[in-house]
Amino acid sequence: MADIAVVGPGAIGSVAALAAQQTGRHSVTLCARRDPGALRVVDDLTSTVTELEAPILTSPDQVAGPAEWVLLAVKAQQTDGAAGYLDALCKPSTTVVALQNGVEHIERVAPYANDAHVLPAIVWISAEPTGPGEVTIRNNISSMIQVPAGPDGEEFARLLEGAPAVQVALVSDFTTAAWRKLTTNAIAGLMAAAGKRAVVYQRPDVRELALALATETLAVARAEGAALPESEAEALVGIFEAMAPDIGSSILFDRLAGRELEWDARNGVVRRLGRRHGIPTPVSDVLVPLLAAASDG
Ligand SMILES: NC(=O)C1=CN([C@@H]2O[C@H](COP(=O)(O)OP(=O)(O)OC[C@H]3O[C@@H](n4cnc5c(N)ncnc54)[C@H](OP(=O)(O)O)[C@@H]3O)[C@@H](O)[C@H]2O)C=CC1
Ligand SMILES: CC(C)(CO)C(=O)C(=O)O
Repeated sequence: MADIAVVGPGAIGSVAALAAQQTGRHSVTLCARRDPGALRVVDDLTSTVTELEAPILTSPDQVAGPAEWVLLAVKAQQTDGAAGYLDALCKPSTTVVALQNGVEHIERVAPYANDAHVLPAIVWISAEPTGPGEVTIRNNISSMIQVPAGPDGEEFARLLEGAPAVQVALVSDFTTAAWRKLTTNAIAGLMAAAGKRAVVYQRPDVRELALALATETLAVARAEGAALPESEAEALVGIFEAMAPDIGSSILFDRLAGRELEWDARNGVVRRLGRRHGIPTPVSDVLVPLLAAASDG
């Protein structure tokens, strides 16, 4: 039995809370910034609907004390907004699992975590907000969370062991795994730019653009120490080409809803780190300002 606080019970936070609930072993609290009322998770394969049973807090003032586990699932750019919750929930023995896209989890989260352990996580879950208080798991990928092999990762795997909603996998080369996922997220930035779901990758011109974007992202990845050959670009673009045309991405959902975009953690980072290494990133040089401008509201 562990105390788990889920900070940011949106798409991924709800699936993480569902997994914790499914184990039947833990005490779960949801930490939101507004009261979403009841929350439920729908599985699009089985049409199973599960209500989340955990209590929902709406302010850090309501936190009773530090938690053993914090599952942080706010968007990257919302991390500083969650500082109050992190301060109330974290002490040095807490583990904060950063369930966020990007490759900068520790730099982003550690400043708010009161010396807690920060476990970066790569989230391979396709979860879409499908109505007030409702999140649907799209089973176009099998739901997996990758964490670095080591004691914290092993404990996290034990925490969610047996939960059908999520499988936790330990990876020995986390840098490579994180950049592989980041490359898919960079490609998904094209959905947000076009305002269209995966159908957009059926266009030959967008496919070509996606390939160029993946290729420059992988060049930056290699400079950052990832073992990702240029040939991986075809395979990663292929994931999007093979998707059902109605599959989206979290950055597209925000774009369609007129919300701020997670552009810096997913696309801006390619341009920023490319510049640091002297690697040209011509596609990102155009895409990033457009996403940033769309994010301005
Ligand atoms: N959705 C997906 O399929 C995937 C997402 N990811 C990554 O997971 C992370 C989370 O994304 P996702 O779940 O889609 O995002 P959502 O926008 O669905 O969820 C974020 C949640 O955090 C809440 N929130 C924001 N600020 C605060 C705060 N200060 N205190 C408490 N709660 C707060 C939001 O509240 P409000 O409702 O008020 O905005 C929302 O409920 C991102 O890094 C994303 O890239 C990774 C893989 C797949
Ligand atoms: C589901 C996936 C992999 C698509 O890019 C994702 O990470 C997201 O939506 O943020």
